[in-house]
Amino acid sequence: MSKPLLFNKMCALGNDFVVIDERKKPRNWQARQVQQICHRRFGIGADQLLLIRKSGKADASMHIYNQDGSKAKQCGNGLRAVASLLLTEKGSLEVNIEVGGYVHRCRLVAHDWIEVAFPLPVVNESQKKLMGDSGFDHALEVDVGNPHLVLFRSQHTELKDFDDLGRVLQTQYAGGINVHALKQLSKDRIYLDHWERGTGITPSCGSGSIASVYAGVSLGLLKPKVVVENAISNLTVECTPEEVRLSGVVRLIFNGQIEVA
Ligand SMILES: N[C@H](CCC[C@H](N)C(=O)O)C(=O)O
Repeated sequence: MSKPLLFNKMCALGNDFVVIDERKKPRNWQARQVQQICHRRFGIGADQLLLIRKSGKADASMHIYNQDGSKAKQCGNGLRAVASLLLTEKGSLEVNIEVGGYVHRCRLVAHDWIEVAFPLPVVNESQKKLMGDSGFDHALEVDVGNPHLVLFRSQHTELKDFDDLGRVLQTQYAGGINVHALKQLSKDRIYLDHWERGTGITPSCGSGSIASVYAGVSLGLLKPKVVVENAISNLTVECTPEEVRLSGVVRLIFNGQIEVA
Protein backbone atom coordinates (compact mmCIF):
# COMPACT_ATOMS: atom_id res chain seq x y z
CA MET A 1 0.00 0.00 0.00
CA SER A 2 1.32 3.47 -0.85
CA LYS A 3 2.11 6.06 1.82
CA PRO A 4 -0.88 8.34 2.55
CA LEU A 5 -0.63 11.89 1.20
CA LEU A 6 -1.41 14.87 3.41
CA PHE A 7 -3.78 17.37 1.85
CA ASN A 8 -5.64 20.61 2.54
CA LYS A 9 -9.15 21.10 1.15
CA MET A 10 -9.61 24.78 0.26
CA CYS A 11 -12.59 26.74 -1.01
CA ALA A 12 -12.78 30.06 -2.84
CA LEU A 13 -16.45 31.04 -3.27
CA GLY A 14 -17.36 27.48 -4.12
CA ASN A 15 -14.43 26.92 -6.51
CA ASP A 16 -12.75 24.15 -4.52
CA PHE A 17 -9.29 22.63 -4.42
CA VAL A 18 -7.25 19.83 -2.95
CA VAL A 19 -3.79 21.21 -2.20
CA ILE A 20 -0.81 18.90 -1.73
CA ASP A 21 2.61 20.14 -0.64
CA GLU A 22 5.26 18.50 -2.82
CA ARG A 23 8.16 20.75 -1.94
CA LYS A 24 9.98 17.77 -0.41
CA LYS A 25 9.14 15.19 -3.07
CA PRO A 26 7.20 15.81 -6.28
CA ARG A 27 5.44 12.78 -7.71
CA ASN A 28 4.44 11.82 -11.22
CA TRP A 29 0.67 12.16 -11.34
CA GLN A 30 -1.41 9.98 -13.62
CA ALA A 31 -4.73 11.32 -14.86
CA ARG A 32 -6.69 8.55 -13.10
CA GLN A 33 -5.10 9.45 -9.74
CA VAL A 34 -6.08 13.10 -10.15
CA GLN A 35 -9.60 12.00 -11.10
CA GLN A 36 -9.77 9.80 -7.98
CA ILE A 37 -8.76 12.66 -5.65
CA CYS A 38 -11.13 15.16 -7.29
CA HIS A 39 -14.09 12.76 -7.52
CA ARG A 40 -17.01 13.94 -5.40
CA ARG A 41 -18.15 10.43 -4.44
CA PHE A 42 -15.02 8.28 -4.53
CA GLY A 43 -12.44 10.90 -3.54
CA ILE A 44 -12.12 14.18 -1.64
CA GLY A 45 -13.88 16.22 -4.30
CA ALA A 46 -12.46 19.29 -6.02
CA ASP A 47 -12.54 21.37 -9.19
CA GLN A 48 -8.73 21.28 -9.28
CA LEU A 49 -5.79 19.52 -7.66
CA LEU A 50 -3.05 22.02 -6.80
CA LEU A 51 0.53 21.00 -6.14
CA ILE A 52 2.96 23.23 -4.25
CA ARG A 53 6.51 22.68 -5.46
CA LYS A 54 9.87 24.36 -5.04
CA SER A 55 10.76 27.35 -7.21
CA GLY A 56 14.13 28.83 -8.11
CA LYS A 57 12.71 32.36 -8.24
CA ALA A 58 9.79 32.56 -5.79
CA ASP A 59 8.74 31.23 -2.38
CA ALA A 60 7.15 28.27 -4.17
CA SER A 61 5.54 27.25 -7.44
CA MET A 62 1.98 26.04 -8.11
CA HIS A 63 1.05 23.27 -10.56
CA ILE A 64 -2.55 22.62 -11.56
CA TYR A 65 -4.62 19.62 -12.62
CA ASN A 66 -8.30 19.80 -13.55
CA GLN A 67 -10.90 17.39 -12.15
CA ASP A 68 -10.73 15.27 -15.35
CA GLY A 69 -6.95 14.79 -14.97
CA SER A 70 -5.93 17.34 -17.62
CA LYS A 71 -3.26 19.92 -16.81
CA ALA A 72 -4.16 23.61 -16.50
CA LYS A 73 -1.79 26.52 -17.00
CA GLN A 74 -3.37 29.00 -14.62
CA CYS A 75 -5.83 29.16 -11.73
CA GLY A 76 -6.57 32.49 -10.05
CA ASN A 77 -8.64 31.20 -7.13
CA GLY A 78 -6.22 28.31 -6.68
CA LEU A 79 -3.37 30.79 -6.49
CA ARG A 80 -5.23 32.63 -3.73
CA ALA A 81 -5.75 29.29 -1.92
CA VAL A 82 -2.07 28.33 -2.10
CA ALA A 83 -1.07 31.88 -1.13
CA SER A 84 -3.30 31.66 1.94
CA LEU A 85 -1.51 28.48 3.11
CA LEU A 86 1.96 29.89 2.43
CA LEU A 87 1.14 33.22 4.10
CA THR A 88 0.10 31.37 7.25
CA GLU A 89 3.21 29.21 7.12
CA LYS A 90 5.49 32.22 6.57
CA GLY A 91 3.63 34.41 9.06
CA SER A 92 3.98 37.33 6.66
CA LEU A 93 1.75 39.68 4.65
CA GLU A 94 3.24 38.89 1.25
CA VAL A 95 4.39 35.81 -0.60
CA ASN A 96 5.59 35.22 -4.19
CA ILE A 97 4.33 32.22 -6.14
CA GLU A 98 5.50 31.07 -9.57
CA VAL A 99 2.99 29.69 -12.06
CA GLY A 100 4.25 28.71 -15.50
CA GLY A 101 7.37 30.88 -15.14
CA TYR A 102 5.58 34.06 -13.98
CA VAL A 103 6.03 35.19 -10.38
CA HIS A 104 2.77 36.42 -8.82
CA ARG A 105 2.81 38.80 -5.88
CA CYS A 106 0.24 37.57 -3.36
CA ARG A 107 -0.92 39.68 -0.44
CA LEU A 108 -2.92 39.16 2.72
CA VAL A 109 -5.47 42.00 2.70
CA ALA A 110 -7.48 40.98 5.78
CA HIS A 111 -8.18 37.81 7.78
CA ASP A 112 -9.12 35.41 4.93
CA TRP A 113 -9.09 37.96 2.10
CA ILE A 114 -6.21 37.35 -0.36
CA GLU A 115 -5.14 39.45 -3.36
CA VAL A 116 -3.02 38.13 -6.23
CA ALA A 117 -1.43 40.10 -9.08
CA PHE A 118 -1.52 38.95 -12.71
CA PRO A 119 0.18 40.26 -15.86
CA LEU A 120 -2.11 42.02 -18.35
CA PRO A 121 -4.22 39.52 -20.32
CA VAL A 122 -4.36 39.38 -24.13
CA VAL A 123 -7.78 39.99 -25.71
CA ASN A 124 -9.01 38.97 -29.15
CA GLU A 125 -12.38 39.21 -30.86
CA SER A 126 -13.83 35.70 -31.20
CA GLN A 127 -13.96 34.51 -34.80
CA LYS A 128 -16.31 31.64 -33.95
CA LYS A 129 -19.86 31.72 -35.22
CA LEU A 130 -21.66 31.37 -31.93
CA MET A 131 -23.54 34.64 -31.75
CA GLY A 132 -26.45 34.09 -34.18
CA ASP A 133 -29.57 33.69 -32.05
CA SER A 134 -27.59 32.52 -28.99
CA GLY A 135 -28.68 35.59 -27.00
CA PHE A 136 -25.13 36.90 -26.59
CA ASP A 137 -24.15 40.36 -27.81
CA HIS A 138 -20.42 39.88 -27.99
CA ALA A 139 -17.70 37.27 -27.49
CA LEU A 140 -14.05 37.87 -26.68
CA GLU A 141 -11.24 35.36 -26.32
CA VAL A 142 -8.94 36.28 -23.45
CA ASP A 143 -5.59 34.73 -22.54
CA VAL A 144 -4.78 35.01 -18.83
CA GLY A 145 -2.10 32.33 -19.06
CA ASN A 146 -4.99 29.94 -19.70
CA PRO A 147 -7.70 30.40 -22.35
CA HIS A 148 -11.11 31.99 -21.72
CA LEU A 149 -14.13 32.82 -23.82
CA VAL A 150 -16.15 35.72 -22.39
CA LEU A 151 -19.74 35.93 -23.60
CA PHE A 152 -21.61 39.18 -22.99
CA ARG A 153 -25.32 38.70 -22.44
CA SER A 154 -27.94 41.37 -22.06
CA GLN A 155 -29.49 41.94 -18.60
CA HIS A 156 -32.81 40.53 -19.68
CA THR A 157 -31.75 37.40 -21.54
CA GLU A 158 -32.08 34.28 -19.46
CA LEU A 159 -29.03 32.01 -19.49
CA LYS A 160 -30.31 28.74 -20.91
CA ASP A 161 -28.51 25.41 -21.28
CA PHE A 162 -25.15 26.83 -20.19
CA ASP A 163 -23.80 23.36 -19.44
CA ASP A 164 -24.63 22.23 -23.01
CA LEU A 165 -23.09 25.40 -24.44
CA GLY A 166 -19.91 24.89 -22.41
CA ARG A 167 -19.61 21.32 -23.65
CA VAL A 168 -20.26 22.23 -27.30
CA LEU A 169 -17.66 25.01 -27.19
CA GLN A 170 -15.01 22.54 -26.04
CA THR A 171 -15.24 20.89 -29.45
CA GLN A 172 -14.62 24.22 -31.22
CA TYR A 173 -11.33 25.01 -29.50
CA ALA A 174 -8.29 22.76 -29.74
CA GLY A 175 -7.45 21.94 -26.12
CA GLY A 176 -10.80 23.33 -24.89
CA ILE A 177 -11.64 26.67 -23.32
CA ASN A 178 -13.03 28.11 -20.07
CA VAL A 179 -16.38 29.80 -20.76
CA HIS A 180 -17.92 32.73 -18.85
CA ALA A 181 -21.31 34.38 -19.35
CA LEU A 182 -21.14 38.01 -18.25
CA LYS A 183 -24.20 40.00 -17.23
CA GLN A 184 -23.40 43.66 -16.72
CA LEU A 185 -25.19 45.10 -13.67
CA SER A 186 -23.54 48.54 -13.77
CA LYS A 187 -20.23 50.10 -14.83
CA ASP A 188 -18.51 48.56 -11.81
CA ARG A 189 -20.55 45.42 -11.10
CA ILE A 190 -21.06 42.26 -13.12
CA TYR A 191 -22.56 38.81 -12.56
CA LEU A 192 -20.66 35.82 -13.93
CA ASP A 193 -21.56 32.22 -14.69
CA HIS A 194 -18.60 29.89 -15.24
CA TRP A 195 -17.99 26.71 -17.20
CA GLU A 196 -14.45 25.50 -16.59
CA ARG A 197 -12.51 23.36 -19.04
CA GLY A 198 -11.78 19.97 -17.47
CA THR A 199 -14.35 20.55 -14.72
CA GLY A 200 -17.69 21.98 -15.96
CA ILE A 201 -20.00 24.43 -14.21
CA THR A 202 -18.52 25.92 -11.04
CA PRO A 203 -19.66 28.83 -8.83
CA SER A 204 -16.50 30.92 -9.28
CA CYS A 205 -13.34 31.12 -11.39
CA GLY A 206 -10.52 33.54 -10.59
CA SER A 207 -8.76 33.66 -13.96
CA GLY A 208 -12.20 33.79 -15.61
CA SER A 209 -13.13 36.80 -13.48
CA ILE A 210 -9.92 38.55 -14.54
CA ALA A 211 -10.59 37.65 -18.19
CA SER A 212 -14.18 38.89 -18.01
CA VAL A 213 -13.45 42.22 -16.32
CA TYR A 214 -10.48 42.89 -18.59
CA ALA A 215 -12.64 42.10 -21.64
CA GLY A 216 -15.34 44.49 -20.39
CA VAL A 217 -12.80 47.23 -19.70
CA SER A 218 -11.23 46.81 -23.14
CA LEU A 219 -14.69 47.23 -24.75
CA GLY A 220 -15.20 50.42 -22.73
CA LEU A 221 -18.15 48.89 -20.86
CA LEU A 222 -16.58 48.70 -17.41
CA LYS A 223 -14.55 50.85 -15.05
CA PRO A 224 -11.09 49.51 -14.09
CA LYS A 225 -12.28 48.29 -10.68
CA VAL A 226 -15.23 45.89 -10.71
CA VAL A 227 -17.11 43.76 -8.19
CA VAL A 228 -17.72 40.31 -9.63
CA GLU A 229 -20.84 38.66 -8.26
CA ASN A 230 -20.84 34.89 -8.41
CA ALA A 231 -23.38 32.31 -7.36
CA ILE A 232 -22.07 32.34 -3.77
CA SER A 233 -20.14 35.53 -3.02
CA ASN A 234 -18.12 38.34 -4.61
CA LEU A 235 -14.61 38.86 -5.93
CA THR A 236 -12.97 42.17 -6.82
CA VAL A 237 -10.91 42.69 -9.98
CA GLU A 238 -8.86 45.83 -10.43
CA CYS A 239 -7.07 46.65 -13.68
CA THR A 240 -4.06 48.98 -13.58
CA PRO A 241 -1.87 49.88 -16.58
CA GLU A 242 0.74 47.33 -15.38
CA GLU A 243 -1.23 44.45 -13.87
CA VAL A 244 -4.60 43.05 -12.86
CA ARG A 245 -5.38 42.33 -9.20
CA LEU A 246 -7.83 39.67 -8.09
CA SER A 247 -9.02 39.59 -4.50
CA GLY A 248 -11.56 37.86 -2.31
CA VAL A 249 -12.13 35.32 0.42
CA VAL A 250 -10.50 31.91 0.53
CA ARG A 251 -10.96 29.32 3.27
CA LEU A 252 -9.34 26.17 4.54
CA ILE A 253 -12.22 23.70 4.91
CA PHE A 254 -10.40 20.70 6.38
CA ASN A 255 -7.20 18.73 6.07
CA GLY A 256 -6.47 15.04 6.12
CA GLN A 257 -4.67 12.21 4.41
CA ILE A 258 -5.55 10.03 1.46
CA GLU A 259 -4.10 6.93 -0.11
CA VAL A 260 -3.67 7.17 -3.85
CA ALA A 261 -3.47 3.88 -5.70
N1 LIG B 1 -10.44 27.63 -11.14
C1 LIG B 1 -9.43 28.32 -11.88
C2 LIG B 1 -9.41 28.12 -13.32
C3 LIG B 1 -9.10 26.71 -13.76
C4 LIG B 1 -8.85 26.74 -15.20
C5 LIG B 1 -8.78 25.41 -15.82
N2 LIG B 1 -10.08 24.79 -15.86
C6 LIG B 1 -8.12 25.44 -17.19
O1 LIG B 1 -8.04 24.36 -17.78
O2 LIG B 1 -7.65 26.48 -17.68
C7 LIG B 1 -9.37 29.79 -11.52
O3 LIG B 1 -9.82 30.17 -10.44
O4 LIG B 1 -8.79 30.56 -12.28
